[in-house]
Amino acid sequence: MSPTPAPAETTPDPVLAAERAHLARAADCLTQMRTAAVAVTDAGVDAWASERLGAARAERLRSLATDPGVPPFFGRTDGAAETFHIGRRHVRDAAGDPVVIDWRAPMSRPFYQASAAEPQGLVRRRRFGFSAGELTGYEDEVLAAGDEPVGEEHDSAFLRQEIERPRSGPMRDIVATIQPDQDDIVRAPLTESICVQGAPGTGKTAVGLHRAAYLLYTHGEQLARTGVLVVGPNRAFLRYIEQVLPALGEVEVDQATVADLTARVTVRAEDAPDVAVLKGDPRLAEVLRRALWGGVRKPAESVQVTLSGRKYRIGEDRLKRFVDDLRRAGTSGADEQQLVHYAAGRERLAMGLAEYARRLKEAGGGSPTDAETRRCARSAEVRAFCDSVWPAVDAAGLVHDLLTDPERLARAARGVLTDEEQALLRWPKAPRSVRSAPWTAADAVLVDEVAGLLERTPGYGHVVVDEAQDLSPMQCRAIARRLGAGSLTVLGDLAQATSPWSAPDWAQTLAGLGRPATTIRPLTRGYRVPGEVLDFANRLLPRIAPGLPAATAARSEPGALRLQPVATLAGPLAGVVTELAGAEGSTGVVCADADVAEVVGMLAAAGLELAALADDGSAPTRVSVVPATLVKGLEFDHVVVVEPAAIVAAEPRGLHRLYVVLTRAVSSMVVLHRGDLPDLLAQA
Ligand SMILES: Nc1ncnc2c1ncn2[C@@H]1O[C@H](COP(=O)(O)OP(=O)(O)OP(=O)(O)O)[C@@H](O)[C@H]1O
Repeated sequence: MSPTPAPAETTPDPVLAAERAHLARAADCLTQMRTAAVAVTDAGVDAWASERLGAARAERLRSLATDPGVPPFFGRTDGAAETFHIGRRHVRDAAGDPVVIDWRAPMSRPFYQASAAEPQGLVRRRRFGFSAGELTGYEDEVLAAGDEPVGEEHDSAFLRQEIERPRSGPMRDIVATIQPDQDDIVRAPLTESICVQGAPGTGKTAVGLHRAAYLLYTHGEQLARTGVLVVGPNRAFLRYIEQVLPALGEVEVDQATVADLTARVTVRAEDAPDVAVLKGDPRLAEVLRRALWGGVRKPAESVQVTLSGRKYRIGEDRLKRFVDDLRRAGTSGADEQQLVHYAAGRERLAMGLAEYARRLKEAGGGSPTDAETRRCARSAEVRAFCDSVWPAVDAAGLVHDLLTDPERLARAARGVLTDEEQALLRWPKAPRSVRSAPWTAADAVLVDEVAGLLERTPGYGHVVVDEAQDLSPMQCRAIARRLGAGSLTVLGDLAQATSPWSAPDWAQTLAGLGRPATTIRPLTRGYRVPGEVLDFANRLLPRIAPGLPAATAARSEPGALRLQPVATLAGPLAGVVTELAGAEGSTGVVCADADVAEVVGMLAAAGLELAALADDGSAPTRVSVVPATLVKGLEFDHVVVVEPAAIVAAEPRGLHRLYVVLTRAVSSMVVLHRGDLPDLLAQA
């Protein structure tokens, strides 16, 4: 199906003219809505209400902001009686009547789901083409018999244009072309946790972000209170996706890496792989739990406390009962919501003593006030007692002690970790202080685990976790703590699992995330990579993920794949990149991490303008040299893969890494190799 182009000015197409008039009207209405939002005064009844009103107004203004490149609508549905234009947000006229329907509203659903086989009440679906905000064409699909013949099912020309569009800059939304299987996931109910197992380029990231936008629209009030969090693998990735939700009018979503979430200590060191694996092991949660609660001691003598000038003695047995009851409430199986956290337990213990003294005083005819009782709980005697049996704990300090003191670690790890494992965990040299310790990313997760035992971590109403196949069990727990009673969208691909704790199925990750019963939904139609390139990458699947179905490509692009054996690298590499730098779109030169400097040097020597992509959130340039470990989740129009064998050799799950690298190209991929290709790729 080809879109109807804009006709010559001399023969105006009445359909196009009418749609352009509707577009102009929608733009006017949006301007009026913005003016009305500006006019709302910020005056509330008090300072707090004013601030909330101001924030709500600012939010509304931001969501109404018009980008001249983003037209108010992109599609239209014609039912037997009603016609709706579908856009990124709701637009109404001065009388309050709808001019454009938000893509997330229930009325918009048939736009994404209707087919000739199941027209869902539609007789026609219309998609619009735009160029720089100008409506330039439209494409009609007749879905139910009327005057026109019903069309055959095939991909929309606009979908094809959209997936072939040159990529430059950050990821864009896909609202105009969400496909039915993707739409099912986007619109799943808030209460349902979902795990999307999707092959490369099937739109997992896009679907997860659109689901967040859909849930915020549908459950705005609830989620405004609890919030939505998107967790991504690194800053380069977050930078790539950060514009999608604001473009959909959702500016209040937190986007973070696990490192951001657990940044309670300054990370300044890296673990050896075997140590990182051990620190990511869920048994560490038990070790930390024991280390913390093992610090609670049995009271060894009675205590004298003072309440409004009189002294009361509390016997040892009663003190033991107080401590035992509280410890049980903090450690034994109670549901997380009812669990008494360690720091709260300490406060309750102090209050328990004061309340007991109050009862003694009341029994003697006194009537102490609440303020006097609280003062008693804060008194030096009560504090000293708490310090001796229920000491205040600092999360980083506790992990520091475990990693430096073999006896302390042995006490907490007995029967859980072997002696060798305990030795592996210990810092070779005791650091001078907690602050200056050589903390690693995995240590930060351990510190966060302890912090979560000390105090309840506030939970979001919905969390989207991308590239979830790479999370360690301890990282999963860090995310689960931030989920509270909310639901999850887990996105990932087991074939792209490159971390040492990667599991062959989703069970471990979903259990770690606290939602073992999450439904797994597959996506297998790839929108990024041309068939010729995808088939090449899929040759690795039987070895790296034997159980997974291969992705199918939405399009074929003859000539998209070029395998180029070379004797020396510098000349051919510079030649290929020079040729691609002249083509439209972005180019990513991907190599083993250790080779980045050499590749940058070769290209710079040839006078090419480029930058190496780093994990600091810096934006990719038109030509980027990308370390293989950073390319996950990203895409480029043209990809040059340098020495696949070196990428494989660089790490234990190198073949999985190579699969990630081979599935990043939108238009073309050149593979340059001095040595042999890995055997599975070398087959004819
Ligand atoms: N329905 C769609 N319409 C247009 N483009 C789409 C659609 N679905 C996905 N895409 C595009 O395909 C590309 C891949 O999408 P995305 O990055 O979300 O895939 P992914 O499954 O997360 O990939 P990977 O696992 O390889 O990182 C993106 O450019 C995205 O915009």
